[in-house]
Amino acid sequence: MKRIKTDVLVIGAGSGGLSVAAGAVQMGADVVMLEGHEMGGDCLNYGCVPSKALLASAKVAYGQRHGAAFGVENAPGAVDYAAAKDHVQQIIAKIAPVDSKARFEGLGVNVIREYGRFISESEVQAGDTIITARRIVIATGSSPLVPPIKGLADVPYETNETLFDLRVKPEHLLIIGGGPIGIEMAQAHRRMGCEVTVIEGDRALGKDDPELAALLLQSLRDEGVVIEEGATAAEIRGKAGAIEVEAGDGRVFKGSHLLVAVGRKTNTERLDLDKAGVETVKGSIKVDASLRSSNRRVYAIGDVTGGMQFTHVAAYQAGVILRSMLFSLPSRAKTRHIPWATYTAPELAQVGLTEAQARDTHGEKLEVVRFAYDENDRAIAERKSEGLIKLMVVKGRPVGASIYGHQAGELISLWSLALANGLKMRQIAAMVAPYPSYGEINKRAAGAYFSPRLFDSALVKKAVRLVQRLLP
Ligand SMILES: Cc1cc2nc3c(=O)[nH]c(=O)nc-3n(C[C@H](O)[C@H](O)[C@H](O)COP(=O)(O)OP(=O)(O)OC[C@H]3O[C@@H](n4cnc5c(N)ncnc54)[C@H](O)[C@@H]3O)c2cc1C
Ligand SMILES: NC(=O)c1ccc[n+]([C@@H]2O[C@H](COP(=O)([O-])OP(=O)(O)OC[C@H]3O[C@@H](n4cnc5c(N)ncnc54)[C@H](O)[C@@H]3O)[C@@H](O)[C@H]2O)c1
Repeated sequence: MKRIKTDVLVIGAGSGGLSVAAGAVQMGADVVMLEGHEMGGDCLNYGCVPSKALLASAKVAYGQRHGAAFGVENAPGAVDYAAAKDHVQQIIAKIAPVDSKARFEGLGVNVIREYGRFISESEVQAGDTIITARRIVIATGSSPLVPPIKGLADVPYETNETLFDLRVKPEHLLIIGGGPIGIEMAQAHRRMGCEVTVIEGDRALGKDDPELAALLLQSLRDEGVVIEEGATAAEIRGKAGAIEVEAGDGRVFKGSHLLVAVGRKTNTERLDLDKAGVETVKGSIKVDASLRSSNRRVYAIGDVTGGMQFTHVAAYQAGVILRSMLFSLPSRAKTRHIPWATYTAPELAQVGLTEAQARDTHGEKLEVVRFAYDENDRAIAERKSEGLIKLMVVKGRPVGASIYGHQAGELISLWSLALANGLKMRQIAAMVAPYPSYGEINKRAAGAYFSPRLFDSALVKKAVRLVQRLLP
């Protein structure tokens, strides 16, 4: 058995682990990083990157079929599904070097391609190596949850770990789960020429603002995606090419393929957490505000903590723990400025409180400002004028933003900045956005907060009249 001593041991080379390792080593720490499977984790190999690449293929196919309004002849937009999957793999391969063992070794990280498991409070075994570390970071991510639905184990099904390898186009894709995975993959497959039925037990996109989620769901239904809500999958029957999903209320959905997208389970089972005294809550590693576990040497970040499960959250949390691990400075993770987006067309994005949450928290003090995309000239010019931004404002400061429309995932960043820094609406309104840009939507929405104060105020009108009379 080999023995290594290090300052920082990172378990898992996905979005969170890679960010910690890169930051720690470049600031002078000795770093060992373990990865039992693919460098880059879920995001690169089975998550964000392949899903956005497939959506890009779908967008191109859709664009070909809908050129006429722009004066470009409609084309069949015929899709070679296997070639689209080649495109997905090419995109993964293009990004992979950034997350690779070679790059991290180049930075000075000792990368060991083995699964790690605790053997004591400060030691982890990975293959034939025992690593003793001052600080240990668990960044082992999550895997698709496959619930014990009757019959599921006896039929072929896809998860996000297999879908991007499927090369034969599904004739009719059944998707259990109307969360972001289900909805993004529903639009991608519909636009690539598949029949698609989403079977959602509750409300699809249930974490988003219901008004804006409903607009997106209607738009997907208009494209031909069948979305059945309040339909909990209770039994599954059939064989390859002919699958049936029966909902608890007796509704039966038939298709050729099945995607299970009903949430995640954390990757903790290989870690032997009990040997390290690291506690879990409902399977997720229990952490305090500084992302420390019940063992003070051990931090946990990313999906394995069971909070907001996004790549940018894992990366943000990496920054939070670097401050405390390397400099022993106090550092707390916050969530109120963390945005998310669903990358359908149009997109749906959220940061801070939704309208309902803001009303619960702030009651009568809440003002909701709305601005529609159809007043934005760029959106009109590009026929992308379906969309709406809602701002939740309390005493002149935004507490949340919800956006549905083209580039909502880009526009939301400004509101994350505002929430992160406690900016006032006045400061946002002071920004100038170039004309004609989608960015003007943010500026106009901020302006809409002031319009009634300026244009409907008797006091303002009186003041203007007075000043005008006094002017030479
Ligand atoms: C289909 C899909 C689409 C998504 N799209 C988006 C998106 O558009 N935007 C977004 O922000 N997020 C998206 N996500 C979520 C995002 O992928 C995750 O939030 C992110 O990858 C979490 O990072 P992580 O570091 O916690 O885990 P991961 O990136 O999963 O990395 C964990 C790593 O740890 C390794 N590991 C596990 N156990 C051990 C062990 N014992 N020893 C050593 N190594 C171990 C695993 O092999 C893995 O490589 C998507 C997810 C899916 C499934
Ligand atoms: N664009 C993005 O940022 C993006 C994209 C995809 C995934 N993700 C991340 O991955 C995570 C997992 O995504 P997800 O969509 O799998 O999970 P999710 O938890 O967000 O949604 C799962 C959905 O499945 C439903 N469901 C559960 N059991 C069911 C059953 N038996 N029958 C019918 N419906 C059932 C739930 O009601 C829920 O709406 C997300 O929470 C998100 O953090 C992010």
